[in-house]
Amino acid sequence: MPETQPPTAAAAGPAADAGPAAGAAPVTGATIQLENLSKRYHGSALPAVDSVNMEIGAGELVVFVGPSGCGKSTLLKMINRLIEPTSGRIRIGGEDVTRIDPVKLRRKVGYAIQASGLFPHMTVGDNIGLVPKMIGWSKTKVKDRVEEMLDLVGLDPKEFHGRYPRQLSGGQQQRVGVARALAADPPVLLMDEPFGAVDPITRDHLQDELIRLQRELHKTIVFVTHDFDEAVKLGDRIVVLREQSHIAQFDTPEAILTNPSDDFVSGFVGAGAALKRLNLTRVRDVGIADFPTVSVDDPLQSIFDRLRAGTHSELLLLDRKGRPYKWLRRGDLMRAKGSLARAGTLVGDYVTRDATLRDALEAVLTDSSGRVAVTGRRGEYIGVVDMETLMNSVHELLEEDRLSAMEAQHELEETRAQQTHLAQEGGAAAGPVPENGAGSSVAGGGGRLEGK
Ligand SMILES: Nc1ncnc2c1ncn2[C@@H]1O[C@H](COP(=O)(O)OP(=O)(O)OP(=O)(O)O)[C@@H](O)[C@H]1O
Repeated sequence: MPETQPPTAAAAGPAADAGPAAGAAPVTGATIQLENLSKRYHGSALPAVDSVNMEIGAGELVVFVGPSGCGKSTLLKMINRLIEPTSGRIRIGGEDVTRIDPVKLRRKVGYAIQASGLFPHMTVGDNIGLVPKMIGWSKTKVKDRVEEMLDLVGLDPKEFHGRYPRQLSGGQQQRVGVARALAADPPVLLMDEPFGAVDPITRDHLQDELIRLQRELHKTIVFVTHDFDEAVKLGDRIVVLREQSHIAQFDTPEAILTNPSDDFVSGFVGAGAALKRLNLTRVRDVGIADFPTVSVDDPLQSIFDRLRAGTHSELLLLDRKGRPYKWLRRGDLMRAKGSLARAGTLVGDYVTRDATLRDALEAVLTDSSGRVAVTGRRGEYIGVVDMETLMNSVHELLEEDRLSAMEAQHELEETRAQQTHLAQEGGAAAGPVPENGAGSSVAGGGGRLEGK
């Protein structure tokens, strides 16, 4: 049985679909299929998870969200059989793993949890190398892998290899937790609120790191969170769960934001869908404008002449490495008295092309200039994004969402009409059409049609 498989049309979620990551790296994940999966805890009247059917495509990042106690963790832990199902079936990469040796199963499935779950008495290196060592890799191979993994999660192997978990910050511990989960190169990674215990800024960085990692690795990732914003930011698709893990909606973040299947999902999405939409778009996707720049090496007189020439009332001063340094206005230079040291306003904030529009908007709102500088990998100036561009982009995005929701609605109505017609003619093949996206049976991909 192959551990990995290429993306298929049926399995392909948005990660394996078109988009910036397409073609960038091979999909190394495997499909996950849950069939009538249930869990009733001993002594409980009702099952915690009630007959879930779900298919997650190879290379997809799917997020489970839902209210406390709805069974998210139970459902997740049944995938690697940390919790044994009461009934139903789990397939990974097509293989029925419901009854195989759970230890063997866990080699296919990495697992990262809140507060990292590292063994405190073991060094970072030993923690990461644990599973590869257990499955019989040679010492050299384990050592190389540990270094590779530390590098992958942005920690210097020389510095961190020999440290103990207590000598790391919360964010660094989480990174090591992810490195450990990926060490044996499993096709599937389960993440149970992995960033729940860190502060919001570190959390934001860890989320960005996960997006970058997934762009490189294309694993199949199932991620549990309480936080809908986190789900929107990370998920190729989101599963909104209600009590007993009944699936309220399984769809792309865009579709859930713009076309929630019912009041339960709308309540979960909450207010501010337009703002949440900003989390889904990156600065690279909007128009990055040119801005007139000058360098600290330019003679003061030439800078002055450019400002006086009048086409621009403002210039961006770059430092010797080409990084944004100061915004210069005409009046600033008048008061500069022969030195740039006293002139202009320091550039307070900047964003990269991978930043979300929400980050860009925040930066624009906090900068009195009404724009934000966009920088490259080494902090070098690329361009600027201003308030007007952001507002226009958001309007366009919302309009596109509205149109695709209308299209989906139209298709749904046509399918219904066709089926009614077939049923009236006694067409035996006509099956029922769902009323909305609710119900616990959802296969890969087709969620859009199930919107309201
Ligand atoms: N070991 C157990 N024995 C009995 N009942 C349990 C056990 N573990 C969980 N439950 C119950 O099963 C239900 C689902 O729990 P689970 O932890 O999966 O939910 P959750 O959605 O992950 O919750 P949270 O978001 O609060 O972590 C809850 O009602 C919980 O009380």
